[in-house]
Amino acid sequence: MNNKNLSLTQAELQKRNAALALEIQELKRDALKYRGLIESAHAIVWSADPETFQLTYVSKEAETLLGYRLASWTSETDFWLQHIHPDDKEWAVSYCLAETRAHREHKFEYRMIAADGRTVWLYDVVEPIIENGELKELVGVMMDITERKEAEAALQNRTGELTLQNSILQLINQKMALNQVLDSLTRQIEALHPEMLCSILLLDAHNKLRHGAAPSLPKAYNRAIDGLAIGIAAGSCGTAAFLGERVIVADVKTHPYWTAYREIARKACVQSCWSQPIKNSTGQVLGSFAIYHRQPTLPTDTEIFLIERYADLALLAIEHDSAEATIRNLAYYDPLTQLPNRRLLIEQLQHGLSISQRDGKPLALLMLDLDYFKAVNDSLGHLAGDNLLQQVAARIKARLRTVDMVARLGGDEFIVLLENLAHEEDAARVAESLITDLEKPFSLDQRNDIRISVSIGISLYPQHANTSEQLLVQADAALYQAKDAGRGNFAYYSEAMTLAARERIELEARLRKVIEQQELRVFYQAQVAAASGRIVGAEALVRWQYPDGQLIAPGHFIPAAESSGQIVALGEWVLAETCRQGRAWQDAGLPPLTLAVNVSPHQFRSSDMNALVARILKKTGFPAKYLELELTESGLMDNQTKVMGILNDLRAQGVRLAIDDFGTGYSSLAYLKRFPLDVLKIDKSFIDDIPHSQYDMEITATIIAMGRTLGFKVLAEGVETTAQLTFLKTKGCDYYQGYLKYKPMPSDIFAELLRQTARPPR
Ligand SMILES: Nc1nc2c(ncn2[C@@H]2O[C@@H]3COP(=O)(O)O[C@H]4[C@@H](O)[C@H](n5cnc6c(=O)[nH]c(N)nc65)O[C@@H]4COP(=O)(O)O[C@H]3[C@H]2O)c(=O)[nH]1
Repeated sequence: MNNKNLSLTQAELQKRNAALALEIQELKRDALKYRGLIESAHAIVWSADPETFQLTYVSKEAETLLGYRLASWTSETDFWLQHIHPDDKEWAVSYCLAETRAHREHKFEYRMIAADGRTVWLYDVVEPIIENGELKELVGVMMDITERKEAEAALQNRTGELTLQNSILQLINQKMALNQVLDSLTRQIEALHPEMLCSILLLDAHNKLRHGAAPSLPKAYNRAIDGLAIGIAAGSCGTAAFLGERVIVADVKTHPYWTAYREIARKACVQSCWSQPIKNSTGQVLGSFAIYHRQPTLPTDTEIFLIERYADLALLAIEHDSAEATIRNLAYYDPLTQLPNRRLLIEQLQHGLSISQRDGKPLALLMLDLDYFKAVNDSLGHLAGDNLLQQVAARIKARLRTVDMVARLGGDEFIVLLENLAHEEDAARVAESLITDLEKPFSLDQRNDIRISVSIGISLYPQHANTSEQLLVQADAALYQAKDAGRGNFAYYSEAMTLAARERIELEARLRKVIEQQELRVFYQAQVAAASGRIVGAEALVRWQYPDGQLIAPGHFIPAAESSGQIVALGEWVLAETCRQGRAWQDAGLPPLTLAVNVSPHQFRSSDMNALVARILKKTGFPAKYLELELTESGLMDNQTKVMGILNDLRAQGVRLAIDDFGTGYSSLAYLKRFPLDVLKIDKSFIDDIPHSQYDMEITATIIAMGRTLGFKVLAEGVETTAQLTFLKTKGCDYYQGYLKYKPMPSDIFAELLRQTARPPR
């Protein structure tokens, strides 16, 4: 290159430098302009290291938006990472990393925690700066979108609230049970607001709060609150229901309303409770709606608004339910007595008939008609008449079991439905006691001597009718028969049954006095050793001696004593009398012998046999080893573990135990082996047809062989012929009892027999 060219180039250079200087000046002006723009924008402009995300620059808006000093953003290590909301951190970082590595521009929304603890939603647009294919820097802009996000959430909540409201209204419309509606309401609220635990309590007629729904509170807490009496300082709900005003307790640990409930709240891990009374349009409190939190918390205005709305929804469900109940009540109950009406009776009767059919147990319909009711109505007026009907209803109800139903058909006509009867004559027993109860005076209009009586007609399923209509017709017909027989009476639809029931009731009434009137006797039937023919014991058999001297066999009164429960007293008397007699015979020098006493299953179950026997033995001085208790198979089969305990206790006293009527019941070798028995008594029915029935002979021989193998003595009952005795002897039977040798006899005659045949005991 020559000099000319060089100087040209220099001139050119100078020119270019001047132009460059101008350009730089221009650029500086631009930079200042842009920086001004950046700094004044309502967004955070930033740049950062693409590997570490360490910020290298942030615009001034950062300080305004999040409250941290501007310098902290760039000087503190990992500032951005440190201040992302913990729930967003993981996904935000990995998303940003992946996009950056792919050299892609990306945009995302996440939350940062501001210096004052607020949550700030940001929209971040990130641009990777690439030079020569290499990632140099990240630049971006963050915009505050908190307001938009809150508006979105509110919209979402409003939609949720509307859905909730609709679903509850639907459940109410579908006549869903109240507890299910309330349960659904609380669960849906909790789904919308996961931080809340809801509870609904219902106020009962005694001003106590009852559990309604609280699916997320611990069961123990709900149990402790159930039945809470309302009042001041009865927790938030008890107080709110008492005052009829909302009660907000931000911290149950310190609030005076919670002093008595702090411990249960602590155990349930709840710390705040806001409670809104559920009130109807007249201001009556029906319950409370409460929101619990696990931390001490005060409600926002929105939350207060929500609590009121939710309490209103609960109110709607409760009122709807009680309206339904009123309708049900009007349709099925008699408004005067609150007893079921004809409609409910027929429904229940039909249901009862199907159960009776299935279980094979009789069902009885009692139709009651008050005698002289019209006279009371006419003379004392309708109000007094109504009052009388209410008292009659209460007396009938008080007499019945809870499973029985009493209905009012109208006027002075009532129906009692007895299901699942053990015996058909039980209906007469109930009728008789209703007649007695209703004959007692009533007080009306300050007069306490109003007397009426009642007549009762009884029809039975399946004996008299198969359908509810027929049963009602037959009970009505029976009622007329009862009235014909004189008021204050009952009658079955069939006359024979009425007679039998009346006899039975009369018998029971007389039985009640039999002990006190000293009409019981004990007869003794000798028990004989088969091989030697010696008397070794006697069975005590009760007799009822009427005042005219007539003797009644136990078969005529033991069943009535059993079903009326009097067997317990009767059995106790026989046991005491037998032991007294046994001791007296021993004192008189007669040879001691075993006395066997029958124990009915009912007596065995309902009295403390062991204590009773001990008491009687002690009182009479009769040695235990001479007492034998005869138990029936059925008595032993019930509740075998308990029976085993009783038998062992009796055995421990030294008493002997026999199983009566062996072979007639459900005998099982397993229990025979386990029970501590001494004697097997073969039932008379097996002996009767010996030697004609091969089958009975085989059974008898088998029982004898089995008894001996198991180590029991075997006694045959009802031996009437020598052929029977011969057979028993050849088979090795130990003892027998029967008319062949001795019938049951009064004690004095039996004592005489003993004197004559005096021999040592077995
Ligand atoms: N035809 C005939 N009969 C014979 C013969 N040998 C004995 N008998 C009768 O058979 C019954 C035997 O008593 P059981 O099986 O315990 O049967 C007894 C027992 O189950 C019950 N019983 C009697 N006394 C009492 C008692 O004090 N308490 C309880 N719970 N039940 C008793 O009444 C049932 C009947 O007692 P009884 O009428 O005294 O009838 C007695 C007795 O008189 C015979 O060779 N031929």
